[in-house]
Amino acid sequence: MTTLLDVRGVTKRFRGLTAVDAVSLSVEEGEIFAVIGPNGAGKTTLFNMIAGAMAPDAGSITFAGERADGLPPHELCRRGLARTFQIVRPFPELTVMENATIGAMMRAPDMDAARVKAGEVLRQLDLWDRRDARAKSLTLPDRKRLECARALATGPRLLLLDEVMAGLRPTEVDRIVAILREVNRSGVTILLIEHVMRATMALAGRIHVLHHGATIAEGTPEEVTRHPKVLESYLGAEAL
Ligand SMILES: Nc1ncnc2c1ncn2[C@@H]1O[C@H](COP(=O)(O)OP(=O)(O)OP(=O)(O)O)[C@@H](O)[C@H]1O
Repeated sequence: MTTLLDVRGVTKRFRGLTAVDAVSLSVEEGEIFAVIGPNGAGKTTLFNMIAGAMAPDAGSITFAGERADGLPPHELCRRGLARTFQIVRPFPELTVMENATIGAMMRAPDMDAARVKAGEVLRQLDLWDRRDARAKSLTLPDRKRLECARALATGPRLLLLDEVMAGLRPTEVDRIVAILREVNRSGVTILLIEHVMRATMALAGRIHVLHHGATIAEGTPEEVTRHPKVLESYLGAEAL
């Protein structure tokens, strides 16, 4: 297997607080990899560094064999790394199709190609029937899938998903899990951070667990759910 993303000893401090403390992980091409941890564990901060929203204070990030830490999000997107946001933020007045087309324009050679790509991802994300609806009129599950569609429309090799299941009902979670499996099968590597354990267990081949900014475990879903430190850090917070 080829390593697509390599994070080595990455650290981020906010004044006195070490939000991410010398974290290392590798995501292999083709896998679904999850980062979990209780509130405040440092997941979003780690994600922000991988996605170029902030630079690490120490350590390195390599994407597709090239040094990537400190690069701006648009440059990472050009290289094939796209993300969704925890707070869903499509352009509210634009239609679903227009929102997806804007994502596609990041890498498509012209408008026609962007529209074709947008149509493709809307079908993939089960949003084709809603293509003429304004984004602001969508339900939360539809908006979550539009957020995925916008990121996917950029044609990424690595898709970073930031809590796309949050606030969804179990049937909607199952729907998005099935869609993401298909997206992965079509050749997109996925790195997700998620609180919805059922979905994480169902989707991820490997899980990396953070607690107070540091790694406490990594392994298959079965391995991490049996790990004593994971059980301890989640006690009282969330049943695995
Ligand atoms: N911009 C910032 N300035 C100061 N402190 C921050 C900043 N961003 C995050 N933190 C702190 O860093 C720590 C890690 O936060 P982070 O949001 O990365 O955790 P998380 O695991 O994503 O949490 P959640 O599951 O609640 O989203 C927290 O203590 C948080 O308060």
